[in-house]
Amino acid sequence: MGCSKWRAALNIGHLRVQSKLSVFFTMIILFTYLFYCLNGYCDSLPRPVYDQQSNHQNKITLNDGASQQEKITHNASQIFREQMSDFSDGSSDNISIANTFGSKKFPQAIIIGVKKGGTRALLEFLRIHPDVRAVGSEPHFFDRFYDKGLDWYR
Ligand SMILES: Nc1ncnc2c1ncn2[C@@H]1O[C@H](COP(=O)(O)OS(=O)(=O)O)[C@@H](OP(=O)(O)O)[C@H]1O
Repeated sequence: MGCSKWRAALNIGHLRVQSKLSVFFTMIILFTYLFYCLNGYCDSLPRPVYDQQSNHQNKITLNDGASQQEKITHNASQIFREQMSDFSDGSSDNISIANTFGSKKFPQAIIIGVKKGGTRALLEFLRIHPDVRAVGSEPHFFDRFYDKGLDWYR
């Protein structure tokens, strides 16, 4: 009887020491992380790419179902025809519009997919690359906002 009481007391003491140790180590990790962040070592956010000479990559995801496919294909080919003609006559700089924080260009790549087709995952993987600049939310130009025109799209 006495022996089991001692054993229980030892177990409880052991658990208390363990929980104190885990709190201690968690605090050490947190303080180390804060220290490094305050010193600027945690600069893991993707750097903004506003360099007009670099290859910006934009993205549109079209995923409102197969019924929109014809319209989407038609509109996408129209955009690309326009863009390719801009490139072919050597005046691709003309498609840039200066504004207060950089230049706006047509996308060089478009992700098209049905709903739940995994387009978001593909975008996020592409976005990891430092030379890829992608829009934050899906613009839905071809299926929802086509009437707003190319200036809006750009
Ligand atoms: N590689 C791979 N393999 C299998 N499944 C995958 C993959 N990548 C994304 N997914 C699944 O795709 C679903 C999200 O697709 P979308 O990004 O197109 O969604 S959305 O329509 O834009 O909301 C979403 O499914 P649910 O989790 O059922 O919503 C993801 O889990």
